[in-house]
Amino acid sequence: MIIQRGLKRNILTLKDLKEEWSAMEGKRQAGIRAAGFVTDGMTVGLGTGSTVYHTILKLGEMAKEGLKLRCVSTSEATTNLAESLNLTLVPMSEVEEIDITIDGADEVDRSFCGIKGGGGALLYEKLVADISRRVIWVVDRSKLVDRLGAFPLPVEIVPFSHVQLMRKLRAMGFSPRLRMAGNCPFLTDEKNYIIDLKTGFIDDPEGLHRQLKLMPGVIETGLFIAMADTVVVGSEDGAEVLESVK
Ligand SMILES: O=C(CO)[C@H](O)[C@H](O)COP(=O)(O)O
Repeated sequence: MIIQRGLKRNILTLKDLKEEWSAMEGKRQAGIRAAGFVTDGMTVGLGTGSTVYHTILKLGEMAKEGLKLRCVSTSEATTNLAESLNLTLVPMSEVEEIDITIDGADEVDRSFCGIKGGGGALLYEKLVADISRRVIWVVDRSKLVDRLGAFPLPVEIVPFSHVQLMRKLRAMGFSPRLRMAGNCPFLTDEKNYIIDLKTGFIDDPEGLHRQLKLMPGVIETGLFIAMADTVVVGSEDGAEVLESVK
């Protein structure tokens, strides 16, 4: 079977198919396992993406069976999913603290630093994680890395100055790409733009985060440092729970 996959690499091999299936099953295993950390009466932060999707489905089932939850959503997509499952959603403005937030990640290193924002929800995800007593990331094995940086780093920016920011980031050697949705720039739920940066391996995630945040027009970066307490890693064989040694 030949499936077109873009210009650079346009033939899907059997190995690719197996890897994709394995990642999908890993996401499912991790997502479902993480729902087991949620107990009755909790306020739960719901992340965004195809892995936490499985957690949300599971929470929907648990709520149907009687589990009482208040959920805070990190994106419009997650809100739609949660509503379709009759999960109780509360606005961020009504929440002081969240008991547990479950979210996906694009890359996670050994010290639980991560890159997030592949789905474009990094700003709300970071704000929700920031007020969470426990943050759990759900990932398949392919997301675990020795060093962050193979995944392009998403940076949320003010649309007004995107041309100037692109120029500056290009001069800094990051090969920036304005994220597109068809012919238009991709808009976040806050109606901002995202620029994806090729950083190469990141030796100092905190330093890079600070450097970017100091640039006028940068709202948030996809570098999540010391935020995750637990990482649930899924594979075809099940899910493993890794705890941070903070
Ligand atoms: O940060 C995110 C969205 O902004 C996602 O959590 C991240 O992209 C992982 O997504 P997926 O679980 O679909 O691989």
